[in-house]
Amino acid sequence: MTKRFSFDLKATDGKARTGVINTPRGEVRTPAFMPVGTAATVKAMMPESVRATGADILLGNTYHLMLRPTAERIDRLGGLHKFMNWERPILTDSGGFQVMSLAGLRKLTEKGVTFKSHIDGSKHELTPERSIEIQRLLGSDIVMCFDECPALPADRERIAESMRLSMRWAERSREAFGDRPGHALFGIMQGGLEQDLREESAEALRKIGFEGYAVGGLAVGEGQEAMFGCLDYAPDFLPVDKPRYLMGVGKPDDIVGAVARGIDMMDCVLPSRSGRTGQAFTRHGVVNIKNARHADDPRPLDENCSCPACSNYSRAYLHHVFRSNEMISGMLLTWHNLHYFQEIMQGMRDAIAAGTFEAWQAEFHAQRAQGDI
Ligand SMILES: Nc1cc(N)c2c(=O)[nH][nH]c(=O)c2c1
Repeated sequence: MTKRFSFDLKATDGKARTGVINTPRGEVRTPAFMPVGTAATVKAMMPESVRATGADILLGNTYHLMLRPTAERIDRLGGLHKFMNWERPILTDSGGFQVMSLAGLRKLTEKGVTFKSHIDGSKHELTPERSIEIQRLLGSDIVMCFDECPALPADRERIAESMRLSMRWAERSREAFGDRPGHALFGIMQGGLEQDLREESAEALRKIGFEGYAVGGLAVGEGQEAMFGCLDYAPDFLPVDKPRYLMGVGKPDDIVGAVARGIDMMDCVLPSRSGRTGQAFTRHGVVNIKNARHADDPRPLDENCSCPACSNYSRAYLHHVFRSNEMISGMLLTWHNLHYFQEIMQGMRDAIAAGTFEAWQAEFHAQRAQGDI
């Protein structure tokens, strides 16, 4: 097992890439999808079940963990990997994005952000230095710079101002991170949908130098067309030999389109959150299992899926346990969704390696009916 952090680019097909991120806690096959383990758990899943879906790496949320049970307590208990019984790689976000979307009474200054906890109203401060310290205490393998993601819609001046603040915070994050062999710090590109600001941000990050680079500021309500429009150029501004991480994405077709444009890593709550609400993603489209028409359906969600939900249960059963609000409902559908997302990633990795990504994409889209099935 390597003691270093490195990225091996194995093959490309058009702009799509496949490779391996090597970390002391194991390899991450790319393109990779990261299930979100918000409060030290991927909701409704045991860690070994998450691994069984094919996940190589999880995402932990700094904002939630700093508030409860606190990074210091997790550190005292041996770090996040031991705490949540997941010994493979963990990427943690910086907390900045969730402060802006979840916390109350936020005050943003050059230093950082002060806010009130959404849990108990207690006052807190996040700065680049504090965010990096929290992520270190958690034992994160891939640490994210503390950044600011402007709420959309925003005018160009606001986007430029916010991006430049994030670049100053990226320098402070790099300084605070120090020298931690085997661990990585990723910079986050900002700049909204402005190509020149995106290029300016990428240049600023490259000058600082990071082990990986994220594309932030997307999946914030701009819509798929605008997101893809930005991804048609933004990844090209980033170093070719480092992992590229698109934050907060997305639906299956978002993920495929992002990989086709040169993205290597993604995370999203969608498969787990939707699983708990009865929305199943399948190769033929979305199944809303609570719909009455599934009440007598003996078929599996997806006859081609090998997950426990599709191997052992009918749509009728899944419909019943959701309608009865049974705990197994969210467990089974979360497992299915995460399994399906990982199946998409494995399909893309194989297709890119074989040089057949274009045909794979055509098949992926051809299989998908419109709407609920
Ligand atoms: N969609 C997004 C999800 C995220 N978790 C983030 C983030 O953590 N930082 N910066 C971002 O721009 C961002 C965008």
